[in-house]
Amino acid sequence: MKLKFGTVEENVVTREEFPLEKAKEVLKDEVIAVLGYGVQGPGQALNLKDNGFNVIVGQRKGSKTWDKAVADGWVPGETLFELEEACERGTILQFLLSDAGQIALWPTVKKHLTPGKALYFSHGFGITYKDQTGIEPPKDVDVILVAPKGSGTSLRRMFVEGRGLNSSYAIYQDATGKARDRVVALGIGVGSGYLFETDFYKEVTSDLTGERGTLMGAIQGIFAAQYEVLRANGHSPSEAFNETVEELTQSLMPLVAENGMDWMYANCSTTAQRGALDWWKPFRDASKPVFEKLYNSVKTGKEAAKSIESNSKSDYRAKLEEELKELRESEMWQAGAVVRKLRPENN
Ligand SMILES: NC(=O)c1ccc[n+]([C@@H]2O[C@H](COP(=O)([O-])OP(=O)(O)OC[C@H]3O[C@@H](n4cnc5c(N)ncnc54)[C@H](O)[C@@H]3O)[C@@H](O)[C@H]2O)c1
Ligand SMILES: CC(C)(O)[C@@H](O)C(=O)O
Ligand SMILES: [Mg+2]
Ligand SMILES: [Mg+2]
Repeated sequence: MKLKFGTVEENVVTREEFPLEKAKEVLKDEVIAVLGYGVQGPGQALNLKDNGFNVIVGQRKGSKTWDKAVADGWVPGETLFELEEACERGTILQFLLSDAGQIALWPTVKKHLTPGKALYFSHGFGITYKDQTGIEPPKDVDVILVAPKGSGTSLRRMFVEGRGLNSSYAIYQDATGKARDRVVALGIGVGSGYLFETDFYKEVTSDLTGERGTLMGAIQGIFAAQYEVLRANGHSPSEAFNETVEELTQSLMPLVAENGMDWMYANCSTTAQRGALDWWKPFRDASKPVFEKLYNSVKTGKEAAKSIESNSKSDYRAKLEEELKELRESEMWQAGAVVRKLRPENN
C-alpha cells in the first residue's frame, strides 16, 4: 500500500496485506538456504523455520557456529550442510555471511546460481560496491534484498515475543517475473513487522551511515564526551553514568519510542524542557559536519574499503576483541556493569 510519511508517499507492505499464508503459498516449492550462521543467519533461519518454511542452513563444518546451529536444532545431513552443498540444494540462497566473507564464498555461490534461482541479501553492500567485492550475479537469477532494521538478535527476540522488527526490501534484478512476490514473502517469513521499499544503493548508504552515526558510533561518542566532562568536574562514576546512559535507556528512550520526542519532552520538567529546547540545535550544528563527512566517506566507498580490508585479515577476531575490551574496560562501561546489576529486576 501507499502510505504518507509526513508529506512523502512510500510503498509499504504490511502483514495484513501480505499474510503469512500467502507467503507460504508463494514459497511452497522453494528450498531456502541460509548461508552463514552469525547474527542474522540464526535469527532469519529460525524465524523462517518456526513460520513453516522449507529452510536449510549452510555453514562451515568444524566451526563454532556449526555447533551453535546443531544446538539450535538444525540436523546435519538433513537441514544443516556444508556451504557448498547448501548452495546446491537451495533455490533461494540467502547470502548471510559477513559482508567481507561474502567475497571469499562468491565463486562457490555463483557456480550454483542456476537459472531461476534467487540470490538474497540483507545488505546492499556486495552489489553496490561490486567493484570492490567482485559480486556480479548472472542475469538469469532474481537478486533481492530484505534488510531487517536491527540486530539479528532483536529480530529473533521480537519474533518470539510475538512482535516484529521492520525491514526494508529491494529488487535489483527480476529475472523470473516473480521477484516481488519472492522478496515480500521472504520478508514476511523472516518475521518482519512490516516492509518498506528501498534500493540496494540507498539501503547500504543509509545503513552504513546509521550504524556509524546515531545508532552506534555517534551515540557512544556523545556518551563519552558528556561522561568525561561530568567526571572532570568531580561527579562520581555512578552519578555520571546515571545522568548519561542509564536514564536515557531505562526512562526516556522508552517514552520516545512510545510517542515521540515531543511527548518525552512534555513529560519532563519545565526546567528540562527549556534547556533541551535551547540546546538541541547547537548539538545538531556541532555534529552535522561530522555526519556530512561520514556520509561522504560512505558514498565514495571508503567505508566499504576499510571494512573489507580489516575484516578480511586473519587476526581480525583478536583485534576486534581488543577494541571491544577497551570499551568494556572504560570507566563508563565498568560503572554501567555495576548499575545494571543494581536494577531490581536483575536481582
Ligand atoms: N548483524 C546484524 O544483526 C545485521 C543486521 C542487518 C543486516 N546484516 C547483514 O547481514 C549479513 C550477515 O551479517 P552478520 O552480522 O550476521 O554476519 P557475521 O559477521 O556474524 O558472519 C556470518 C557468518 O559468516 C561466516 N563467515 C565469515 N567469513 C567467512 C568465510 N570467509 N567463509 C565462510 N564463512 C565465513 C561466519 O563464520 C559467520 O557464521 C551482512 O550482509 C550484514 O551486513 C546484519
Ligand atoms: C544492527 C545494524 C547496526 O542495524 C546492522 O546494520 C548491522 O550492520 O549489524
Ligand atoms: Mg549494517
Ligand atoms: Mg542496520
